[in-house]
Amino acid sequence: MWRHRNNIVSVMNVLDSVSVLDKSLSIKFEDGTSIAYEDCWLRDHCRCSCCYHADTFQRAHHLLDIPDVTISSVLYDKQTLQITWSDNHVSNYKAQFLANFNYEKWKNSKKLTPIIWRGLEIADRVAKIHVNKFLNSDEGAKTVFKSLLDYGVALIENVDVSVEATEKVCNALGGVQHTMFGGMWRFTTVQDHADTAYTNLPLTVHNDNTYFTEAAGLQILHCLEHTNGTGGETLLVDGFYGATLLKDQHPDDYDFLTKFDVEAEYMDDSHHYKYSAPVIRLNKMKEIIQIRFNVYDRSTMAFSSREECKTYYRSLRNLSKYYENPEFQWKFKLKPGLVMVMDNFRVLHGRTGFSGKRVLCGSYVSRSDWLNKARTLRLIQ
Ligand SMILES: C[N+](C)(C)CCCC[C@H](N)C(=O)O
Ligand SMILES: O=C(O)CCC(=O)C(=O)O
Repeated sequence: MWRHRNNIVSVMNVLDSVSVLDKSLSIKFEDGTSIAYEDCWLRDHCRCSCCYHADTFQRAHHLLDIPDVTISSVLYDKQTLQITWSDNHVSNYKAQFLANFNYEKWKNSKKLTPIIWRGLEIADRVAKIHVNKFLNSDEGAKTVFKSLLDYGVALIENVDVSVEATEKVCNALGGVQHTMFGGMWRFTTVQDHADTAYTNLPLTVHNDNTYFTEAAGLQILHCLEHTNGTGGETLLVDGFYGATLLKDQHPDDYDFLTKFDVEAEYMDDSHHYKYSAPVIRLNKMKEIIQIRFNVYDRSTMAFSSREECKTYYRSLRNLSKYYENPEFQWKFKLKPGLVMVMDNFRVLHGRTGFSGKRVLCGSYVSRSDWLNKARTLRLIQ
């Protein structure tokens, strides 16, 4: 038993009893939970210096080297368990370690819990934080990454109006991800790449990189200048919200978009990226984990039947109607000094058409890299 500062008593994961069973062992903890462990799992998780490189958190043995042994005897107290194996090897385990492997607790510890949002309501909920607090304090970093985990959007203010200052923010978010567009981009209406982003045309809301095997995790945009013109407003919509509405109101279309591989591509004179994947990606618990929606970058596809072709168009159009609904979109103007960060696996972004000189900079950050940051801040496991 141990006490928090505010005197709340918490029960540490404390061993109550241990039973050796056939090729397994069962532990009952004082909080009432019981967990069964297979012998091979226990031996595979021996943390002695022969079995485990503590300095690299890596096992020392191959899977094929886990011996086919049985438990000869056990010794335990409230905090530790010692196993002597039939080959006389001795393994020690801490209760706190073993208690993590109750399956439901372990499975739920991985869950992300996005908060669905609709249109302008998000404006008052996303993090808006001074760049110095974001860069120089754990509290500031946690605020930004929690906003990204909850809503898929965060705003960082008072950033010097330069590519260099924006790059510092991108690196603090996980690191600049390089693609055929480069690392840190600075783009205007000069057609540096074969993409309408490099024009003044309106761009309906979309996810980037549907043609990559893995889309960028974050997209970061900083408007450095917009002079002698109008328009160029940013549009954001919660891709999870639209998908949820489609599931409720057009379940067959939802089902189709979670299974059918939509092909997308990017082409220019020296690149041809192509990838096929469902627009709505689910995990094994049937939870939405990614939206890959981009009306512009779709490849020309053949279909197995007229029915499949008609379903493709009907389901994409029905999903798009949610994303195009102004009530579900957050529309705002990016101004110099304000850096917008969004989760490209979830939030669709776009812009209204514009006139004048408009200069944006920013970068992508891979999902692995930004979730790594969130994990080291202990916001996720
Ligand atoms: C690199 N920068 C963000 C400026 C433009 C990227 C264009 C992305 C492409 N239309 C897509 O949706 O993937
Ligand atoms: O110009 C903008 O505001 C956004 C451009 C865009 O959608 C993109 O670069 O993916």
